[in-house]
Amino acid sequence: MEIHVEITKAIGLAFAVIILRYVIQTIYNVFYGPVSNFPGPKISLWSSLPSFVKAVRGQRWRWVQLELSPKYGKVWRQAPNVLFVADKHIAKEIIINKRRLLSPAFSVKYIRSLEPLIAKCVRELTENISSAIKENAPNEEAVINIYKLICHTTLDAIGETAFGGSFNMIQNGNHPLPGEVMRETSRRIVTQHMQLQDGLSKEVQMKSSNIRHTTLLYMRTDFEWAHANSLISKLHITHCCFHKQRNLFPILKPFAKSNGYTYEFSKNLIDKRRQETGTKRKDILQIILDAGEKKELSDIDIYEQISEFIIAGSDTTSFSTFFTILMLVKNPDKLDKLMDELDKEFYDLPRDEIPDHDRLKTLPYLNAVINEAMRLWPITLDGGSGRVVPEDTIINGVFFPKDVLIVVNFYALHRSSEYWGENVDEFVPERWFEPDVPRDAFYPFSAGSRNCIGQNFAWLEMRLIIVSLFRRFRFEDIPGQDHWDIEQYLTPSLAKNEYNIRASIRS
Ligand code: HEM
Repeated sequence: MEIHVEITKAIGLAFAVIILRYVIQTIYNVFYGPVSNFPGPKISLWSSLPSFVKAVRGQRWRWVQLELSPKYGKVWRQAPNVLFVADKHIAKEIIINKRRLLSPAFSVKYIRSLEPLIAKCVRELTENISSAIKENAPNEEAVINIYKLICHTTLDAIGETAFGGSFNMIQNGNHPLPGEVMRETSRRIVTQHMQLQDGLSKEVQMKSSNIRHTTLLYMRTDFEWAHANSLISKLHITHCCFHKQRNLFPILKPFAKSNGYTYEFSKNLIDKRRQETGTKRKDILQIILDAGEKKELSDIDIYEQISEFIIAGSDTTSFSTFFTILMLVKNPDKLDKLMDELDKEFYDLPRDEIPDHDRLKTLPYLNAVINEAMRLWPITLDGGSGRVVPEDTIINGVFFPKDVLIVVNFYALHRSSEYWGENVDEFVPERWFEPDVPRDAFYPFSAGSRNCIGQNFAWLEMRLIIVSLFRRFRFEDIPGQDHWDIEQYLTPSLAKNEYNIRASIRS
């Protein structure tokens, strides 16, 4: 009995100490915290809970971009150790400062060899729309969910190039793998935020702000634990705190569940490819396997790389492609200009044929259209990942205390009227022909050592999709749909997974 009393007292004391420490830390943060001198919501002085809660719901971007950023300006406090900046001089200094194992797989030269694989997926997309129109006869048009079709095409393209074969999303409408991988993204965001903003330790914060994959060990279980050390050193994964944390916060257990499907799928794929004899398929999977042999990557390293492509390479490309199409159908005068350019360039090519990417790269209006869509709708709607300043630093007259996480707010930079002029919120591809277009306030793929390694791949895919669609079909917007209903976990997506447009064959 007495032992019980003693244990209860000890637990009570431990709780009291934790609460006291929290209160003291909070009071310190409010008055003397490193970011207390910056503007921002009051609660951000002592808690990152609002940011965390909104991130878990996929709505952080809305809160950041539509409420806080317009209110607090170019540099503001988002959490006790997080600053958001939308100043082009600071942005440059922060993000442009090791290329990874896979960089060669994404060189322009190599990406060109993937063109036939991606073109195959684009052809399936156009055939699918064409069939929908035919099935709707005698009407000469059909209403299609363009958003979903584009998402399926980009997933199929990742399947073709990184997973040894298309997921056949366009044909069948589903495949278990992308769904499983996507489900993990919401688990990742939970842990990422805990790590970055609730400050487990300085070491974790410092490392996690400079790398991705921080949540790997948390997301999955014993298998990874066994491989933890090799992963930490090879892929720069922070450390294993999430195993401990999962016990501390049992409420987060549902987020940690993983049925192992994605790993099993990839493992079989890798084994099968390794056993193949003769000429191997030329794709990203093979490049990773070859690189793995040279650098002694384990199967789980390889698995992690290819599944990253589903997350990093499909929703991102589909979001940007969808918004390019949407901006065009909502601005028919710009669409006409693009059609003109395409018709002149490809007057001798049948409309159902996909042009060579080399020719698409040189089309000025096409490229301006895509840039302009990515300016208005960057995929890092909620700011993306940040960088920690290791020392007290002054940039463009602003003092940044050391160890604070600085997030470059690309959305706010891209929509700053100071840099882009009064028509900043309008879709104006022509601005890309102005000599003073502020390219230093434009970072659709981020910049510096942590920028997007897939940007050549993405450009190729976006150009092929957009050109093939607009050469073959006439699209019309169906007003009354809300394209602002966006969720962002790691990457953004339309919450309803739907945006319909009217499609007919061009005469
Ligand atoms: C239009 C499409 C795309 C856009 C706008 C885009 C944008 C970005 C951005 C902004 C980042 C940096 C994220 C951050 O700092 O938080 C990034 C990273 C990354 N992207 Fe993309 N991306 C696109 C397509 C792709 C594709 C198609 C792939 C692969 C096939 C890919 C692979 C990656 C990878 C692996 C990283 C992490 C790089 C690293 O950590 O070193 N991306 N992307």
